[in-house]
Amino acid sequence: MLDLTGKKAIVTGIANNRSIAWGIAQQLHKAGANLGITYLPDEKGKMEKKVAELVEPLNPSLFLPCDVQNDEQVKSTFEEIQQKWGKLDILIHCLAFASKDDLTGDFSNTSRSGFNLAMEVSTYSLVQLAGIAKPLMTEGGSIVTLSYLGGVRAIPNYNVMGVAKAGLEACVRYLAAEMGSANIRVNAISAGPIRTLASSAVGGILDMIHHVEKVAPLKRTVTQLEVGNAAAFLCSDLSSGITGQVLYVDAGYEIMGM
Ligand SMILES: NC(=O)c1ccc[n+]([C@@H]2O[C@H](COP(=O)([O-])OP(=O)(O)OC[C@H]3O[C@@H](n4cnc5c(N)ncnc54)[C@H](O)[C@@H]3O)[C@@H](O)[C@H]2O)c1
Repeated sequence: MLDLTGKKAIVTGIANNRSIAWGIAQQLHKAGANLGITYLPDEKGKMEKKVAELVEPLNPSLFLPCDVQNDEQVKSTFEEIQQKWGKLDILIHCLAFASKDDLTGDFSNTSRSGFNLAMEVSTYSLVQLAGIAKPLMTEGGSIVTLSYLGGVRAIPNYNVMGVAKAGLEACVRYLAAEMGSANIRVNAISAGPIRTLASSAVGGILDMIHHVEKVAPLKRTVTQLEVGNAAAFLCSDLSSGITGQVLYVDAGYEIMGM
């Protein structure tokens, strides 16, 4: 049985009720996990308020700011996790960012700064958060990140984010190889396209979704909760033999040739 009772889980990347991280948080909560939620703070505190209201029904025991571009903040957030919880079992890395200009048109137009920004926020942040979470995972643990097919295939407009996801999937393998001896498993879910704040920045996202609805074996796209179910599985003992993998949760689209 899938049971996360007593597990302490940090979920990053909730921006609103469309966020994939929101689907994951709900399913981890349903499976009994004790949640800590992090959010990306803004100057006016709007995001903090919005995310706090959304997650309230899940009763998180920690609610902390975590901008992965701010090393000091990441450090103090994980110090607080250490102080309040003493250990960590689950880390959900569910965040990415690239400039909208770099998610449309010719890939060869990507600027150095745009390339670096996408890699820093979307790829390096997994290494950063896994590294700081590792000493807290004293009883083993599970780290799950979110990828997309654009990391292994050339998908129109996905451009620099495809390169970031290719890097992310490689990071999953290197982190899994390093952390396995501490019984920390690291896996990625490659989700099919879902309408969210982040995906709305990708040129032609609605066409991508309609294409998947036509071509995928299940003739539909997936929901945030379906991704959440897969994440709960990857965080549970039911997946104890699985690490370093990319699990496709995409209604089967990835297997199709045409
Ligand atoms: N929506 C899709 O079609 C799809 C498909 C496959 C994979 N993914 C991946 O799923 C993950 C979640 O995206 P989503 O689609 O749910 O969109 P979303 O906009 O709801 O979530 C993206 C999150 O990243 C956070 N973020 C951005 N910059 C940050 C920073 N500097 N520090 C901390 N957090 C930061 C945002 O606050 C937001 O919560 C991303 O990695 C995305 O690439 C999305």
